[in-house]
Amino acid sequence: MLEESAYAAVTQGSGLRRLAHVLTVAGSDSGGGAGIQADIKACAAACVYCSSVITSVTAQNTIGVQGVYSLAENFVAEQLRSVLSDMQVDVIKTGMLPSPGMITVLCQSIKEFPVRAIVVDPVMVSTSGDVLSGPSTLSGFCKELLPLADIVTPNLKEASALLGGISLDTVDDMRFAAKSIHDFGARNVLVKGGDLPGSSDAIDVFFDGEQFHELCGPRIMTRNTHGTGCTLASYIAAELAKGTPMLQSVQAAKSFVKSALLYSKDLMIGNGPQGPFDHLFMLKNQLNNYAPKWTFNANSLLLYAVTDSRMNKKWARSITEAVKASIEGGATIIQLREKEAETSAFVKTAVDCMAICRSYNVPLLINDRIDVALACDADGVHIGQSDMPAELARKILGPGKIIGVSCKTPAQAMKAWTDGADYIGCGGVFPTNTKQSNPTIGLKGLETVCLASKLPVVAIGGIGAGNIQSVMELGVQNLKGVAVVSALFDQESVATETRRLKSLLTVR
Ligand SMILES: Nc1ncnc2c1ncn2[C@@H]1O[C@H](COP(=O)(O)OP(=O)(O)O)[C@@H](O)[C@H]1O
Ligand SMILES: Cc1ncc(COP(=O)(O)O)c(N)n1
Ligand SMILES: [Mg+2]
Repeated sequence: MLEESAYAAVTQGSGLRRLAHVLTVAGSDSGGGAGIQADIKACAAACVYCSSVITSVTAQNTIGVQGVYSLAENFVAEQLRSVLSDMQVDVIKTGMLPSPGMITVLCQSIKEFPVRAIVVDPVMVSTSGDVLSGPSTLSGFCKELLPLADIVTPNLKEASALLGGISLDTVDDMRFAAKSIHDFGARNVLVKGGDLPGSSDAIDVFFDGEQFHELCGPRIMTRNTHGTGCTLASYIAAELAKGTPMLQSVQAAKSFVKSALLYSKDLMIGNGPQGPFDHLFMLKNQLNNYAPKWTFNANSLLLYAVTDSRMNKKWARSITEAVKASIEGGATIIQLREKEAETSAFVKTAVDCMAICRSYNVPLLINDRIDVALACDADGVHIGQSDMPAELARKILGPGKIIGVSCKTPAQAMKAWTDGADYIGCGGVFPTNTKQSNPTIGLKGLETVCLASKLPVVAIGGIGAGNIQSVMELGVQNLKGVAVVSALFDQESVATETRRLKSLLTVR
């Protein structure tokens, strides 16, 4: 063994590297869906090292909790000392803490070995309704642990218990709870709404002491939600350990849980009502393992250029020339729409356009063809109602790609949201030569869909210099831009026309 000082020198001089490190202090779930097991998998999915101090061992499966065997407090203290005295822990995440003494032991260790952040998931009752940490721990949570917490993540039942049993039935109630729990001393509070009655979305309320943020995602219809709370808190801890700011960490965690649930929707592990989900779905999506893009920037929809090979042929320019000119004129996203091209030619064009778009940092989407998008590693796809269903496209492409769906009606917009799309294209707004048999929905129809859509919207269909402002003047908050074909590409100078439209969009 090297002596301590020699070891320090080796680590400094040899280029050895360290991994961001989360310590989870939680209970074991024999079924592997929640607790320590979920925490380790969530950290692994976030590429963060996870050490574990076990507080309690549960006999648990998809039916419920059959037994709980809590460890002696002094042995929990010994585990804490082993890890914290030796390893450089960035963030401590807590789960099941079955007794007041366990909370005291933990708080003492935190004071003795300070870390960068503390994430407290105040686990009290399992999703199956079994008690994991009784009312005797409430005072310890409120008085000892929450004042040390950088964030606390109660679900509705836990928030209610922390506040003396008040009823929490609405998002307004959740805001009230977040504010009240903040008063116990936690720096940030996330009240999770996975169990909010009658809500078609999964809405969480985040409060940082000054501002509220409602984090809203589609509610995935699945039995496999066992361990969502543990996973969310661990993923937040992992992001914090990597140095991600608090709100962004929470958003990344929420997005991760949504993707994991979507992927695991139809998994069947165990026969009970509460199934686990697959944290490591990314491994099955090898192609998308690199540089996952968890959040799509809706502002890139502002001036959305859709190519058309017939028009480019007519004006004797290649698709790559047209794409380059439109980007130089100010297009903010490109969609390659090659309805007639042979696959080999389409792939070649797509690869060339990808190189151009990457060099300008403008996203490139492929119309309809998931295979071509994969082949050229495009940023995503745009699909119509009769193309590959968005839910399947998401399964194939993984969480890192952008998916847009054409929608004419509020029902289609709602389906796009639950299927995991990132934006919708809405139209045709005005009549157009590009799609002659396509019925138009007018500005009124566009407004109706925007108001019903939870996703950002880009308007399409017959939009050009003469009417672009009437579209944006609708002033609906989620209408983020316009998609144009002829107004850019059926023109002598693509760059000039793009610049003209861009100036009309930005002078508002
Ligand atoms: N069916 C679902 N679809 C999408 N997100 C969900 C679903 N159920 C829970 N979530 C999300 O998972 C996280 C954990 O929430 P929740 O299930 O309320 O906590 P807990 O597991 O502690 O009861 C939250 O971000 C919540 O919005
Ligand atoms: C050991 C242990 N810890 C925590 C939970 C909470 O599970 P959920 O994340 O579904 O609320 C659990 N069921 N078992
Ligand atoms: Mg849950």
